[in-house]
Amino acid sequence: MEKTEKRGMIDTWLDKHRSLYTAATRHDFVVSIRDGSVDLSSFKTWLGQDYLFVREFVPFVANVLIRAGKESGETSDMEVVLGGLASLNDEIEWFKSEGSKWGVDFSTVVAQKANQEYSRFLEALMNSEVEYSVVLTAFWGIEAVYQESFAHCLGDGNKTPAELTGACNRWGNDGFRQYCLSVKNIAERCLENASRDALVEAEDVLVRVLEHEVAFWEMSRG
Ligand SMILES: Cc1ncc(CO)c(N)n1
Repeated sequence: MEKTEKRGMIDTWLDKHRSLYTAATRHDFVVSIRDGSVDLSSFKTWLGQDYLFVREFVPFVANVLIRAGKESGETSDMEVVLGGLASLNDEIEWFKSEGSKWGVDFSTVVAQKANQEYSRFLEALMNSEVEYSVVLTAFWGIEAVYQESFAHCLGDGNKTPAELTGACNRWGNDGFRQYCLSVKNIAERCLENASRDALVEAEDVLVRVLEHEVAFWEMSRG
């Protein structure tokens, strides 16, 4: 077997920041969904905050889409991002129906500090001075944390409550996993041609995404 299989920058960075990555993808809240001990008020808090987050995430992804059309090397890149944007459209509808199922009125939910800070971080990444490879690294991280977290809740031996499997399936399904891999491949390709400065910035941005994700899960503690 060929032993020179190329590992990309992202895998290298994940190894380097493994404990932070684990903190983001195996948070107590996620583990409690998987083992069935989840506190439903925590789930409702997360639901309301994540609905607000997704509304801020849409313009960020739209910005990635515009840049994919201009700056990506391959025409299929734009289609991958467009697929992500399309699934956000479904996601917003899903949040609304979950909101009524759980009695969470989104019109009265106020973004908490961690959520506001995450939004501000996304806004800063939309600045055209931020290199596309850096933006894509962040985009991958944001999606991958949810994919890994919720796939964990569906893994062998899970005791995830039936009423929460919808949420877990949304991000834990195999289609979403494939989509994350596609985004990762695009990011890796762009990182191969990135400057040394851009690589330093991309690693930093990935770390900050992971920190924001941990802080986001922490809000569910109430
Ligand atoms: C906080 C957060 N991160 C990522 C996603 C999507 O991947 C989401 N819906 N919310």
